[in-house]
Amino acid sequence: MTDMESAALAVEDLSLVIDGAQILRDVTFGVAAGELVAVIGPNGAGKTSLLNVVSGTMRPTRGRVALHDRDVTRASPARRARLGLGRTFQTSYLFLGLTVLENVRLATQAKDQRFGGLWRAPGRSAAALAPIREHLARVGLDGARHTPAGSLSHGDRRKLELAIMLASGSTIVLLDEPMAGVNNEDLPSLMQLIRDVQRDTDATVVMVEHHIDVVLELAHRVAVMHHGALLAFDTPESVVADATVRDAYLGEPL
Ligand SMILES: Nc1ncnc2c1ncn2[C@@H]1O[C@H](COP(=O)(O)OP(=O)(O)OP(=O)(O)O)[C@@H](O)[C@H]1O
Repeated sequence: MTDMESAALAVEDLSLVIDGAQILRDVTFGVAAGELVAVIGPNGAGKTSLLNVVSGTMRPTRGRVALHDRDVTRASPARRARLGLGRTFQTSYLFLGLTVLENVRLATQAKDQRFGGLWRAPGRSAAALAPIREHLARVGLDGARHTPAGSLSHGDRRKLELAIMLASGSTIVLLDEPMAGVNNEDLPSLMQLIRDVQRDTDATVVMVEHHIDVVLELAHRVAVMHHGALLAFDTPESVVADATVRDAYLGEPL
């Protein structure tokens, strides 16, 4: 178990109650720097709500969120982003009418502003574009840089979102169902890409994912949510062998 004080991301006794409904109950875990943790659980288990509380779009009723032992429970999403927290959503947030390159350029511009740079028109010189093209090459999309994001396949949109994460300088990354809507044939390459990017950048990743085979393949540890509570937090092998976890999925094989 990660020492909470040395965790890149820690949540402690996190509870969320909305209109009397207990959405999260006493969730506690720590994610080490450079670790990839997958969050799984049946529909409505509280996975997205957990990401909302961690990213700051929802305030917990009780408990604490810390990034590198800095308490951010009351911090705005923007402040968390300045501390290196990035997030993707279940539904893509790309600008579909803009090209692949422009989508990443906007993200780097937003980062410059976050870090206090004066507003300026985003550079179009080769030098300004070089780091952006590097991020695009990293995810295999440099050749498609002039393609409108709306013309990309779901798999390539997810890759573009990863490039945006890289360009935004996020070191702690929350991915909400990165494989959602992706064709079966594109799954392996996207999975490989997430693994490579995570390894190469040593990013800390928390990923909500329904594809159990992806989870078992990629995750260092798996957090299992059920009715808002954390049922298990362990290696993929231990989680699969856990009878309580299997029961939570109503006997369906994991
Ligand atoms: N803003 C809200 N107001 C009221 N109830 C909410 C709100 N947000 C989430 N819920 C409820 O909290 C529960 C958990 O929802 P959440 O979306 O976090 O689950 P999930 O595990 O991500 O589900 P899925 O796998 O279907 O995406 C659900 O019962 C949902 O209806």
